[in-house]
Amino acid sequence: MLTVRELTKRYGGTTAVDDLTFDVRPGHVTGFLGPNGAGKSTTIRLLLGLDRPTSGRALVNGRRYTDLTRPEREVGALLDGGAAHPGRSARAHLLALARATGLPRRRVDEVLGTVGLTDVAGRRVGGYSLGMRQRLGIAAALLGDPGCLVFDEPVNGLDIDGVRWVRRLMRDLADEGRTVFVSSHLMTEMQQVADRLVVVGGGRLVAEAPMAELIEAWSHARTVVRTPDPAALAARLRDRDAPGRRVDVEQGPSGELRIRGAGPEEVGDAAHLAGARVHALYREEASLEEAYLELTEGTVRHAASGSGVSQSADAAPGRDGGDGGENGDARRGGGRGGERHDGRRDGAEKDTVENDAVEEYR
Ligand SMILES: Nc1ncnc2c1ncn2[C@@H]1O[C@H](COP(=O)(O)OP(=O)(O)OP(=O)(O)O)[C@@H](O)[C@H]1O
Repeated sequence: MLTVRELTKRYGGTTAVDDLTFDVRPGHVTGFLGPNGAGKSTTIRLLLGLDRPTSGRALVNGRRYTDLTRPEREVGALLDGGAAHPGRSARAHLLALARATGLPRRRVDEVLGTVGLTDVAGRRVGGYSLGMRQRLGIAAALLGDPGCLVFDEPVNGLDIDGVRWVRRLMRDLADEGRTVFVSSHLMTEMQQVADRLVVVGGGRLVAEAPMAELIEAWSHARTVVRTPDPAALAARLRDRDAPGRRVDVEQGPSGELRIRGAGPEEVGDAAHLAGARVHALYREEASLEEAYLELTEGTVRHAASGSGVSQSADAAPGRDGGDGGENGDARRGGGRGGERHDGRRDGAEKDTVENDAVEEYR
C-alpha cells in the first residue's frame, strides 16, 4: 500500500507537489495520470525516498522509504529502463543488484524468465533495444518480489506484443494482491490497464476514483444523429429543456448533431415528431482522453523547465544503483524506438559479457 498525505514539495518558487493526498491500494492497478509538469515524477521520487518532502508524508506500507529495513522486498520501481551499465549483461546487472541487496541468485533467473530475457541475458545491455531495457528495468523492479510496484511509463518503446505483455503483467501482479502504481501520459493506455486512477494537475489532486466512476462522472456520453434537416431536429430537441434538465445540441463539422442530455430513443422520437429524416443515429461513449482533458483543463503549467527537470527526476532509482541511464528521456517518446523483441541477434551484439559481479556471486 502506498499512502500520500498532505504532501508538498517546493523547489525554490515552484510548488511541484501541492498538498497531495491519495492512497494506492493492493489488488489494483492504479494509474497516475497528469499532464507534463503535473508533479508525477516528483511524487514518485518522494515515495521512493529519492527526495525529501517540504511537508507531508509519502509512505510505503505505512513507513517512509528510508525507514524500511528491506526496501527491495517492499517496493520495486521502474524509473528508467536504461539504468543498467551498457557494458554489462542483463544477468550481470541483475546479479549485482541481487548481491547488493542480499537476494538469492535464483531470483535473477526467475525474473529474467518472467520478463522474457532469458535467451539474451548474456548480451551487453548496450546492444539492447529500448523495449528490452524496459523489460530489464521491470526485472530489476521484481527482483525482491516486492508487494508494491511503481512503474513510470512502462510501455514506452515496446512493440504491440510488449505492450500487451506489460498490461498482462501489471494485471497479474495486481491479481496476486500487489499494489501496482503506474504513471503514464497515455490516457488510452491507462484506460486499457488501470482500474483506478489518481489524476494530478499543477501538483494538486484532481481526482481519485475507480476508472469507470471517473469516466461516468466527468465525461458525457453523446447521441450523434445525421440528418438532412438538422435545424428542425435541433429546435425540437432544445424544446425539451426543462428545469433541472438540459439538452445540449451542437452541430459537428460535417453537419451531424451531437446531443448531450438525450439518448438515441429520445432523439429518434424527437426526429419523428419534427419530421426530420434520420440517416444515422448512435450513442458515442466519451473516452478517458476526453474525461482527462476536462479534468486537467487549466492546470497545465507553462513552465518551460518541465522537460529538463524531468530528466534529472527520472535518473538513478537509488536502490538499484542506477547510473542515470544513457537514455534519460528516451521513454518519453511515446512509441519511438520500435523494439524488435523477437530474439533476433544482430551480428555486433553476439558477444557475451560475464563480468566481475557474476564471478563474485557464483
Ligand atoms: N529538481 C527540481 N528543481 C526545480 N523544479 C523542479 C524540480 N523537479 C521538478 N520541478 C518542477 O516541478 C514541477 C513538477 O515536475 P514533475 O517532473 O514532477 O512533473 P511530471 O508530472 O512528472 O511531468 P513529466 O510528465 O513532464 O515528467 C514542474 O514544474 C517542474 O519544473
